[in-house]
Amino acid sequence: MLLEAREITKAFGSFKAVDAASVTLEPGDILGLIGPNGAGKSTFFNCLTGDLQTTSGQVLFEGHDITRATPEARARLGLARTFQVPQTFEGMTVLENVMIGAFLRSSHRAEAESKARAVLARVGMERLADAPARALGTPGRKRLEIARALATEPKVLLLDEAMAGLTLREVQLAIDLVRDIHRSGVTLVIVEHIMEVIMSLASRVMVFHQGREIARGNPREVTSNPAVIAAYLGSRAAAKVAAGHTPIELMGGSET
Ligand SMILES: Nc1ncnc2c1ncn2[C@@H]1O[C@H](COP(=O)(O)OP(=O)(O)OP(=O)(O)O)[C@@H](O)[C@H]1O
Repeated sequence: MLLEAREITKAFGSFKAVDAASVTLEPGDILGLIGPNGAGKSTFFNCLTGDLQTTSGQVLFEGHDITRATPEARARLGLARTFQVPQTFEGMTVLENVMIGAFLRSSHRAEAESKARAVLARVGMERLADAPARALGTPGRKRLEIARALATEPKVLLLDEAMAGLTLREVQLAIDLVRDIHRSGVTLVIVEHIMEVIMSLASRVMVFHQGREIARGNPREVTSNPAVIAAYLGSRAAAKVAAGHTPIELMGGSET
């Protein structure tokens, strides 16, 4: 097992944003975390990455307890993440941004640069290497964020809404990129609102509602689960499903 969360609870004051959530991640998985706004996905995700300290529960990576480990220590073990709002270093070039990731494993500048260039080629951004990062639009920044994470040579990559704000065509290109990353041997956890992304990528899905896990299974199973439909859309949606609309349509995606 690569990553395991055991009974994670995260409270803000007396409010439990995540309440006793557990999950296991096996090598080769693409785990999707879904749920309506405010369900606790990002909080759970941030407990896995170390950006938030858990109130209780344990996080294990390859059997080691990393519950109190910093995000940097987790990255060194092979756990990388992207941020929903790209953390771009505006004053640097695209290449230099990716080198920040590469420096995790390489102390020599030339080596970090050559790794960063290889990653840029892999994500199709080699021609932008010397462009200032501030010149990139949303798709470029999202891709740069993935490139910087890849440069740390992760075993597990956690993507936080990596496709938000992209056009349909850009989403398709990003899905292709994630497939390619997965084929190269990286295990993935994705938080994503765009249902098409979950339907086309996730091998397993965990559904949150009000801080708790309400369903898990493959994408088809969870999106036809009445509890999931009700959590997303309220009970009126159940009537629409009964009237012939597909659950995925109602959750904001089209059938694939
Ligand atoms: N730092 C914080 N302090 C207090 N409450 C918080 C904090 N962070 C999150 N919350 C609350 O915890 C709950 C879960 O938030 P979280 O961001 O994890 O949900 P989410 O499922 O990721 O939602 P979204 O899809 O809108 O990003 C929400 O009610 C949110 O307001």
